[in-house]
Parts: sequence; C-alpha cells; structure tokens
Amino acid sequence: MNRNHLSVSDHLNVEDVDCTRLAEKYKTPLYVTSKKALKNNFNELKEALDNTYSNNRIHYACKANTNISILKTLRKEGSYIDAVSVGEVYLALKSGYEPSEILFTGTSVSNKELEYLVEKDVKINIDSISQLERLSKIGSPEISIRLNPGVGAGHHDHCITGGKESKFGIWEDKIVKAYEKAQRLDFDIKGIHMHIGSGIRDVNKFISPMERMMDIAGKVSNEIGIEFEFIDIGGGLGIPYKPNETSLNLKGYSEEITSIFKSKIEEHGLGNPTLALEPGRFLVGDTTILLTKVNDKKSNPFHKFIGVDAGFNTLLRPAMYGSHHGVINATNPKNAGRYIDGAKETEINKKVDIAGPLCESGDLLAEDRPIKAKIGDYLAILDVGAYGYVMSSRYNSRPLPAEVMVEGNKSKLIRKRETLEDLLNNQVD
Ligand SMILES: Cc1ncc(COP(=O)(O)O)c(C=O)c1O
Ligand SMILES: N[C@@H](CCCC[NH3+])C(=O)O
Repeated sequence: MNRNHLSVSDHLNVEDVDCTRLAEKYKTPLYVTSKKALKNNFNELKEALDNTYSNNRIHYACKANTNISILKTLRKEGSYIDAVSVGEVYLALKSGYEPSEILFTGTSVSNKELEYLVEKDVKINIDSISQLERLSKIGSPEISIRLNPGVGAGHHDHCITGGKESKFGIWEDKIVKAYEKAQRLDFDIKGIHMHIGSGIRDVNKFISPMERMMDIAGKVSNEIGIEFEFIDIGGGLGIPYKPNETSLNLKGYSEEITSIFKSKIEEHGLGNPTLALEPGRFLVGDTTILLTKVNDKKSNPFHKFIGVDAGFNTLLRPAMYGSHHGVINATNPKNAGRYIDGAKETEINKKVDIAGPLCESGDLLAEDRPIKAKIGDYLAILDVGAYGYVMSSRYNSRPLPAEVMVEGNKSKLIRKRETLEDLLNNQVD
C-alpha cells in the first residue's frame, strides 16, 4: 500500500485531477476513488502470492465496497468474490462475475436466501450445522465449511471474528461431525474456510490460526477422506491509517502463510489445494478519499470546531470504532506531508475537531487535528475506500453522497448523488 495516487500542487490531486475541481463539479460530500490505486493494490498482493505459491485465488471481500465499477475493475485484474449477502451476490453477478467465481459466506442465513444462492449456483460456505441441514432440503451446491479456529484478531473488538466470543463458523469440536454430515447429505465438498478478523497489520497474528486450521484440515481429510480443492484463510489484511503506523509487511505475510500452507499440506498429505484469500480493506481502503466542504467554524473555551457537510451518515468508522482517518485541506494542503510522501508539512499548532452536520454529539470525523481551513474550503478524509460508502446511511434525512472514479486526468461519476425525492422512495402515504 502507498498513497502515490495522491499528490499536492496548489491543491490536493487524485492521480492527475485537482480535487477542488471534482468537488465543484460533482458537489460534496463526494467519494473519489483512484483506479490506478485499485489495480496496484490487487496486483501487488497477487504478485506477492504468485512468488510464493502460484496456486492461489484472491476473492475480493466486497462487503468493503460494492460499487459496481470497483467490482468490474477488480474482475478485469483477475479477482474472484467473497459475498456475505444475497445483495452482494446480485451485484457481483451484475458486474460480470461467473457464479463459479463467487463464494458466499453468510451468517444467520435464511432458507429464502439459500434458495436464491442455489438458484444462482454459487458456492456456499457453511456457517452452522443447521444451515447445512436446511440447505440439504433446498439443493446440493458446492460447499465449504467455515471453521472458528479458536483465535481471532482485529483493529477493534467488533472486528474480531475468531475465538470464543465470535458468532462465526463452527468450533473445532464439531467440525469433523459437520463434514461427516455434509458427506451423508451428498454435498459436493470443496473446501475449508476461516476468517479471524479485520484490520490486522502484524503478520504474527495470522500464524497460529493458520497452523490450527491446517491441522484441522488434515484431521478432516485423514479421518473421513475429504480432498480439499481449496483452503480459504480469509482476509483481514490491515492498512495503516495513522501517520506513524506501519504497513503490513506483504512479502513477509505471503512468505509466512505460504510456508505454513506448504509444509502442512505435505505433513497431512492434503494434495495440491488452491490457497484462497479474502481481502477487502487491503484492496480498496487507501484507494478512496472523501471530499467534504467546510460549512462553519466555531469554538468554545475548550474546543475549536470545523463544521463540514459529511457526518457519520457519510463515514461511520470514526463514530463506530473510534477509527482514525487522515485529514488534509484539499484547497490548501499545507500539512499534507504527514500523509503524502514528498509533500510539505508546515507547523500548524491549532488543533481542531472536524464535526459533521448531524444532531449527535458523537458526530466527529476527526478530533484534535492540526488543520487550518476557511469556510468554503474542501477537506479530504483519507483511506475511506473500505467500509466507507457501504456503511453510510440517510440518518437525519440526508440523501446518500455521490461517488467518482478517477483515471489519469479523467473523472467519471460512478454513483449519482441522491436527491430529496429519493427520501420518499418506498414510503407509502
Ligand atoms: C468472511 C470474511 N471474509 C473476508 C472479510 C474481509 O475482511 P478485510 O476487509 O479485513 O480483509 C471479512 C470481513 O471481516 C469477512 O467477514
Ligand atoms: N466495518 C469494519 C470491518 C468489518 C469487517 C467485516 N467483518 C471496519 O470498518 O473496520
């Protein structure tokens, strides 16, 4: 990951496009994605994996961002899909993915959803034994089973998906039974899966769950004779959000996981399975900024506030997880140096809170930041490509924002801004 799609001249630029022009043209709040960054991220990860274990598959975890232009761009680069809902499967199919390229991993899945998945012929990653039993009455698609490897990790408690507090997957003590049942019910068993959590930048956190899962895959294979076509180790690859945070060591990650993978498939005689990965944040996180306009400024004896037109309706992560996103004044990017290599940084002592327009005290996009801005300036909130737009809402009856994709010196609207009339959609008088 790097931010070399961002640069500074008089203003902040995404690739070769001036952000203030984008904001004037498409209005704000505006999500702006760099196509170059998106392709780079995919290819950087693919290359690292190909160098260590070429029988690999990247399933983009599209819960991070389901804009169809992003889905289409990643498919062209060679991505597969990890989908968590019928809606995501629908969007992936509409974006040109083949059913065989989609793996559905849901939780608390209804029979109606299972019917849709069977009809569309996508692979289903089983989250519970009840799901397996219910699915057997609907069809016999290709399946894998999600294991809870007993350990998890993540940037926030809400983002840890392995271990004893987690609702996801099937615990080790029931996993052989689950596979036996799948055999008895005549399912076409293709794989085993885990996903331990999200936002992990420390390679070591992946090691013990990875070893655990490979040993369990060995046990399942040897005890009941299952041959895995794929072993899916999930996503979770983190990115740095704060200036002092380091990136995940991609080469180290790839070397470490593939070395465990190779030695364990040999130790347990697992053949030549495909290594599947499901990154979301890593592929899209740093590709996108959110442009927001400064509406107001005020202070009390304790705080200085810059009031902008984006709130937690537009970007939920700071309010939901206390997440940090870098902020640059796109109109006057004096302190971009802390976020963009080669850009200058000037000393700004004034610390401010960036406040949104919602009627909620927790509606702060950033706190205590060295930002100087005038009313009418545009601010860029960085690294919002993952879990940004997809978690936005119409809270306080604010229409959803627009999205733009930049490629070189061109920009393209990839999602229209909602209008006030859209607030009436589906309401019945
Ligand atoms: C099953 C599954 N796979 C992949 C991901 C992608 O996670 P991340 O965006 O952290 O790579 C998630 C989200 O945590 C997930 O639940
Ligand atoms: N929404 C979370 C990530 C959750 C990943 C999906 N299980 C975030 O913004 O960091």
